[in-house]
Amino acid sequence: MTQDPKKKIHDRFLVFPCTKIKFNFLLIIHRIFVHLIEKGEETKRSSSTPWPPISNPSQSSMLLLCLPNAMIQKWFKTLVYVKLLSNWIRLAVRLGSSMRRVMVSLRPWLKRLEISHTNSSIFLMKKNSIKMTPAAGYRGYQRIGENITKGVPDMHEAIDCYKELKQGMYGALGKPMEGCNQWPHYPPNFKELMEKYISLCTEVSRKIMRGIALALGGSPDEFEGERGGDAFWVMRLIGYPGASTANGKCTSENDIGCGAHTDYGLLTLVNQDENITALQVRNQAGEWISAPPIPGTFVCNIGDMLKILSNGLYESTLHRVINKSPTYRVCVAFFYEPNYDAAVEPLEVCVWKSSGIRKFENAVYGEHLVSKVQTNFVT
Ligand SMILES: O=C(O)CCC(=O)C(=O)O
Ligand SMILES: [Fe+2]
Repeated sequence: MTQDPKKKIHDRFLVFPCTKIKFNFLLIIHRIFVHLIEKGEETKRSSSTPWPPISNPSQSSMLLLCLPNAMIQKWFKTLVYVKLLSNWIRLAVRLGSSMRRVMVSLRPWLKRLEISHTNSSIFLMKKNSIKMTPAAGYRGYQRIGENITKGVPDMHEAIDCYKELKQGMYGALGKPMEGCNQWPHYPPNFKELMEKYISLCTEVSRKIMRGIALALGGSPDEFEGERGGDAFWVMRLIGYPGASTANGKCTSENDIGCGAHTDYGLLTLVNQDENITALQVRNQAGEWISAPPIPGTFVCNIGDMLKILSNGLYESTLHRVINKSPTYRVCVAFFYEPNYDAAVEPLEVCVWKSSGIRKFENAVYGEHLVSKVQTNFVT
């Protein structure tokens, strides 16, 4: 197993070390794009796929995400444009100052939910009052070891929330996931803060998906309408106990905080504790590499549904968590998903790019989610 944070990170893993120099470099590339689009490419544009205005990035951070796909197809191989896209994503997220403010104000609150192993009773009691059960639509608190990945208990505790589904909204398909979110009663404004955070994450994710749609060669609305116009979401507040030590040596080094898996939907925004490197992703060479936290940024994972939609042009990111630090680690993972009842199939443009070979069968997102959720927990 290799764990070198400085190692070049593969295209399956969308995060970048971002120095000021790289930043400027990207802005220059961006300007070149704008120039070239305005000069030559305009004539190639089909009226059904208008380019968003990208000439005034200061107006909205997200405008930078709208990469002109024709240019990218021409000059960059997949690897390069995914990397570029990731930089735009990170730039956009950096500039989302209201997002950042919520992220920063969230941390101390989340820390207070931590179970101190020596003094667990009060927090444990509070958390158990919002216990996750199938009857609650799998929403609520789960103890350490209750979440299972491929048959092995994960060394984390979590509060899971899902977009609320109205009763009967999706018939039998929606039934297992119906229920109301169970928010901790303490701190008092936790629910409001989290709902604000969810709405910002939804907004950012939708914009990133527009950029991805363009990068894949489709229209920016590819992930709207019946595919994602009423996007489902999942949010997990996760706590990983620190590794215990004996005689100065780590004794729980091999405890897996979260076993190797891919996420289920389109895109995940992973908001990790700033000082602990525990998340690992597997690159195409089959090596596990660390995804260290970069303050003020998310790690973005590609999910199973985006793999299908892109006909495999994008791989879903295999990742896992091992917290070797002695400190409790907090992570807030926001999962941006297709519509709950979306019939997901490879986009035509992606099949076309794969020499007409359709690599995946249709999947109904809700069915995929329910099958995963129902095998994920000890009930
Ligand atoms: O804790 C992390 O960094 C990632 C969590 C994760 O992969 C998940 O909840 O799906
Ligand atoms: Fe994950």
